Amino acid sequence: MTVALIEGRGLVRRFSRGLDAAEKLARVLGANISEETVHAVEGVDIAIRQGEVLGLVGESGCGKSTLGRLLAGLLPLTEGTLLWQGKDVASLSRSEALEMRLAVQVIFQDPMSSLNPRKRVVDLVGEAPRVHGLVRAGEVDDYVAELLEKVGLDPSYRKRYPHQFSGGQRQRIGIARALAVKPRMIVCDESVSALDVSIQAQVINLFMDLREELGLTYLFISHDLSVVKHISDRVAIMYLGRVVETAPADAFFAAPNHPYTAALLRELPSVKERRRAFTPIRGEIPSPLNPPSGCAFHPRCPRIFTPCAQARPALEPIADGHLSACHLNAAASAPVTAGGSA
Ligand SMILES: Nc1ncnc2c1ncn2[C@@H]1O[C@H](COP(=O)(O)OP(=O)(O)OP(=O)(O)O)[C@@H](O)[C@H]1O
Repeated sequence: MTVALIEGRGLVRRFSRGLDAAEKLARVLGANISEETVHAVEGVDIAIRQGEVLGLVGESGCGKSTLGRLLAGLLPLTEGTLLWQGKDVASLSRSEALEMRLAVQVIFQDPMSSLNPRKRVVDLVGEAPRVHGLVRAGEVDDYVAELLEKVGLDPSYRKRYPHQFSGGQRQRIGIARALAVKPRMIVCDESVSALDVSIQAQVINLFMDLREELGLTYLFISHDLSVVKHISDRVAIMYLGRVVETAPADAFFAAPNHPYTAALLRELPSVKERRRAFTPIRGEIPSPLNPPSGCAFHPRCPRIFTPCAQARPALEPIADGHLSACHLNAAASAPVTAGGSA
């Protein structure tokens, strides 16, 4: 079996939600209020092979970005183990850890928005490779020009400032910036969500061309299944901090298993079904401050039955490479007893 490029075992990330001013005052006045824990990622196992595109999908707040940041080493783990090419990241030497940090780059929704608006593109893109010795100071200008060309921008744009670009162009500069440190994997965190549909398609095509050319691996995070549908080799669905289903993309779209996945897919508009009524998933997303007992999806699940509120279903294989965390699978495979079906 080939070793995954990156693997997380039992990943957990919790945040403590501090008290707001009113709550602090209430506590001073004697109210029994303590800081609460946000269960952002709770026991996720995930492995991504070299060259693979894994689409990670789920509703807002389910923990996708937190998981992406954990994998990129941008956030420390609360619990669990992260392996880079089979080696525990906690045991990497300083230079290996830096190598990994550069090898896994994250591209956010608008990567340029957090950058110094007074710096020109040549500095924004060229700084990291120069600092890390990937390119000599005298070669930065040519290096950035080449990168801009690679991402479909005119090399002369390197003299410009961030505010002089459109959303799609800014995203391309963000991609050039990530590529500048020669990554092996890119975490795309809602990287195309803010773009118009036609620009989205162009940027997705660029990601896929770069995958071919550079052998890149992607974790493609999106709240929108239609975005990941055409580019993912495999899809993982998150719900309230956990992966509830993962499968090769073909199997996933042909035969989704988890009721949450089925509900997400029903929301997917398709050309044929444009006239069909929109069916949002019923109910509110529960708070990660206080996740429901048992299966976290049970309060919204149309197929709820006895065990769902009591026991958390494990993520179990249901077909080759296809795993799902739903009690219905165990019920369906339970032996039929003399008294009727189990
Ligand atoms: N630094 C933090 N401090 C406290 N809570 C946090 C922090 N970062 C994330 N969270 C909380 O963790 C949960 C998961 O957030 P996360 O951003 O990972 O979800 P997401 O699926 O990426 O959502 P979105 O698509 O809206 O970004 C949310 O409840 C969020 O408010």
